[in-house]
Amino acid sequence: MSEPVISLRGVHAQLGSRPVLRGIDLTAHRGEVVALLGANGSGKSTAVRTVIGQVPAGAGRIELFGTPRDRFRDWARVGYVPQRTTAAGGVPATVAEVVSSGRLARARFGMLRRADRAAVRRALELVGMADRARDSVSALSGGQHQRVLIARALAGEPELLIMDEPMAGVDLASQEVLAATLREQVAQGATVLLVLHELGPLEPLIDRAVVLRDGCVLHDGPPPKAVGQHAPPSTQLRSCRGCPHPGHDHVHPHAAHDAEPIRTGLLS
Ligand SMILES: Nc1ncnc2c1ncn2[C@@H]1O[C@H](COP(=O)(O)OP(=O)(O)OP(=O)(O)O)[C@@H](O)[C@H]1O
Repeated sequence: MSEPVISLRGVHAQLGSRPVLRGIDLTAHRGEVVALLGANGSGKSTAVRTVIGQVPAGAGRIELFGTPRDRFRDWARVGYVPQRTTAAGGVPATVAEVVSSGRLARARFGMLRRADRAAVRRALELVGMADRARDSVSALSGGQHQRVLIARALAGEPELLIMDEPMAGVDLASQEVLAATLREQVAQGATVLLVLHELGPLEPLIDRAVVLRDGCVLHDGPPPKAVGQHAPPSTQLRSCRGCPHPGHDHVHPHAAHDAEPIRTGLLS
């Protein structure tokens, strides 16, 4: 198999004095769609923020496209959609301006050329916001903000797309647009890491789910199909590196992709 696009091995991170990630392994191969699942506070956002360097890793190894993350400079290959914020962060800006900012890493000397402007237009079309390009982002609904943030990430034509809860607070129509957008990216070979609370309309796209609990990987394998049930008795149990809580059901099926889905009840 080709070199992983994302590789985390035994990664620890803390926020303030709080240990949040306790030795997680996470891999995404080229063209794979990996969902990062888990309850509130389990460390999902911290994990993706560690991948992109917003949170320093205290220990462990992180590689992006085969390069140690602290030596990785090719950020134009990565598109990141942060957890729900407003698109402008209070700054008056148009939809097109916000989306164009996602192209700057590819633009020479910060100047958008014709190809860059075309990429911005394509990104706006993909998320169904081309007709709002000149509008102020302050006039958008929550779902429309989210579409703009996704278009901003897509404008850079990333090979790796990392999205933190892209469906949170998004209306059904926008969810469907986002699912179609993602399908298109995946069809073009993009690798996607998604933080999700529920698989929802993205379920058919997801190749693998990594479930976190208390900063540990509890499951890495087929996406859980249902909630409220325990893993089957045949599931292989393995203690979690760096997270030795005897009371936790540390289930590490590491099952083959074609194995029976694990019913974990871990998504809430
Ligand atoms: N700045 C911070 N300082 C200290 N602790 C923090 C900080 N930010 C988050 N935490 C804590 O780190 C833990 C993991 O937070 P994180 O946002 O990664 O979880 P999450 O799984 O993404 O949760 P959610 O689903 O609610 O977004 C939580 O217990 C949270 O309270």
